Amino acid sequence: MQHFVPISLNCKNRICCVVGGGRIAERKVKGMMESGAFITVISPNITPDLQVLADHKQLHWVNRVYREGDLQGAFLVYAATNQREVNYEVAHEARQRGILVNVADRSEDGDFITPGIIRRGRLTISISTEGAGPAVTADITSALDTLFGSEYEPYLDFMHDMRQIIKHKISSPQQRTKLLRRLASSGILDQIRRHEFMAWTEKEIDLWIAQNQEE
Ligand SMILES: C[C@@]1(CC(=O)O)c2cc3[nH]c(cc4nc(cc5[nH]c(cc(n2)[C@H]1CCC(=O)O)[C@@](C)(CC(=O)O)[C@@H]5CCC(=O)O)C(CC(=O)O)=C4CCC(=O)O)c(CCC(=O)O)c3CC(=O)O
Ligand SMILES: NC(=O)C1=CN([C@@H]2O[C@H](COP(=O)(O)OP(=O)(O)OC[C@H]3O[C@@H](n4cnc5c(N)ncnc54)[C@H](O)[C@@H]3O)[C@@H](O)[C@H]2O)C=CC1
Repeated sequence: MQHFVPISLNCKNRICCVVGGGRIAERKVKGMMESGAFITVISPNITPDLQVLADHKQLHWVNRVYREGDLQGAFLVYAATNQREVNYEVAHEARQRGILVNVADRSEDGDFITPGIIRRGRLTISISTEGAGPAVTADITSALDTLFGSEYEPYLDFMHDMRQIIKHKISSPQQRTKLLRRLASSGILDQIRRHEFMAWTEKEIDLWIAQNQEE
């Protein structure tokens, strides 16, 4: 069995096109919302939510049907119209230009697929069945959505800050690994859940490092 390559794409300042303006196009656009991409939607009509985003200049709406040549300069494209032939033409142009393409109605014609996704601040959980069962992906996504609560956002902010400090203060990679593993299993997450967690002062951080380094 061949697998898909698990990646997360940096689309900052890249042109990302969506051809089509329906429910599926809207879902793909929303997935790109905080990526820093320049989003272009090509479609003679768009959903009310996409209209709001266009009004707020969060995306550029090309108000007409797709024409060959529209993909020039794009980094990636979603072929998300309800017309089989149009999605085919978009995929064809993308292939010729070396642009990554997602095909909404025939995933096997495209280069990448969209996973189910859960975000909690710095945490991203991505779920994929490699197209075998998008409905299963949706079910698993909603199960994990309840399992991983909002506490992960402050938890990972704390972990991030501590990691920077530990990297700065501790020169031995072995010591750093030991400290960071210990920190991850030290019950901070539970404290946050119980609303008992108080941000550590610099003194407390130094004390924790000293205590956990010795052993
Ligand atoms: C391959 C992939 C390509 C891609 O879209 O990138 C793809 C393809 C197709 N989906 C279809 C149908 C459905 N898709 C959903 C839902 C989602 N589909 C998503 C991703 C993907 N869908 C990629 C694979 C992901 C994986 O790895 O599993 C999610 C996860 C993310 C997102 O879309 O943002 C999102 C859940 C979001 C959430 O709720 O968390 C539902 C369920 C529902 O709507 O309730 C149905 C109906 C049930 C069914 O058909 O199974 C069809 C048939 C269309 C037709 O019949 O015409 C195709 C075309 C084909 O099979 O080729
Ligand atoms: N990948 C996925 O997760 C799923 C994909 N699909 C497939 O996605 C496709 C789109 O579905 P919906 O968004 O629900 O359809 P929709 O009917 O809501 O929207 C279709 C959009 O395509 C636009 N369009 C049609 N011809 C066009 C052209 N020549 N140029 C530019 N835009 C054009 C229409 O104006 C409309 O905005 C369908 O083929 C459907 O089978 C459906 C369910 C899930």
